[in-house]
Amino acid sequence: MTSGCFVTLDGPGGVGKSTTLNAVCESLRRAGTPVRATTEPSTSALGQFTRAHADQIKGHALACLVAADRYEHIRDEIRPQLDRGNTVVCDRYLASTLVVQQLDGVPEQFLLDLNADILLPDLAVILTADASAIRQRLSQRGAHHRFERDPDVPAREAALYRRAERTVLGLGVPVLVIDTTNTTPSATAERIASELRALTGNVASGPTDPAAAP
Ligand SMILES: Nc1ncnc2c1ncn2[C@@H]1O[C@H](COP(=O)(O)OP(=O)(O)O)[C@@H](O)[C@H]1O
Ligand SMILES: Cc1cn([C@H]2C[C@H](O)[C@@H](COP(=O)(O)OP(=O)(O)O)O2)c(=O)[nH]c1=O
Repeated sequence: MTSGCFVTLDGPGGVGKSTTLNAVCESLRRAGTPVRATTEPSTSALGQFTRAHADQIKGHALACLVAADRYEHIRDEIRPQLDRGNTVVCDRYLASTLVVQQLDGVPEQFLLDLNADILLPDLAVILTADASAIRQRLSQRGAHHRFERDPDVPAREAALYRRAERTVLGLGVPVLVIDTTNTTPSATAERIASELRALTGNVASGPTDPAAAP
């Protein structure tokens, strides 16, 4: 059985990652691709602890927690799903670490060292949007954590995502940056699905895993 494709979705808080992830999964399923949606921090005990305490635990300590959750997530969920032939789409991954943890004062090299043995994605998608669009989407949805409540974050976050794009590319990962300011989630999803088809040739006709049916 051919291994599935590993796709990650990153971008500023409120840009539309979760919404787009749902649209991507729908689009891939419609095309017959078995797909699993997942997220970081993960739904494991460690992931739930990380999410619950990310407002209180800061800097290097949060970076280590997020990385520990990632290694478990890869071992327990991502790799097994890929091995079953499922495409895995993950809401937040390495680029988020490079941005969020640097916002929190952790040097990039420390983050790269901490993540040196992770599974790299087949495609890393970074969603962007104009500052005003992000502000509007965030206020529509409501802030979820301290990084989304700090008014100084959006400008620094945007610059750090531009840097993360180069860093992830430097690791040999194909990076697709999509400006979502004037697009719908389904149009963004179609771009991602079509990039995946271009990368893999036949992602839409991968092996069928009944457990991954919608
Ligand atoms: N083009 C778009 N793409 C994705 N989300 C959008 C778009 N336009 C508006 N939104 C809205 O932005 C809000 C934030 O989306 P969400 O997926 O929760 O963001 P994130 O997961 O990046 O924090 C949601 O209310 C969503 O409906
Ligand atoms: C994936 C990831 C998350 N986090 C933190 C940021 C947030 O405090 C928390 C959850 O992020 P987020 O996905 O933005 O939450 P939500 O899905 O509720 O919008 O995890 C990191 O610090 N680094 C990371 O690499």
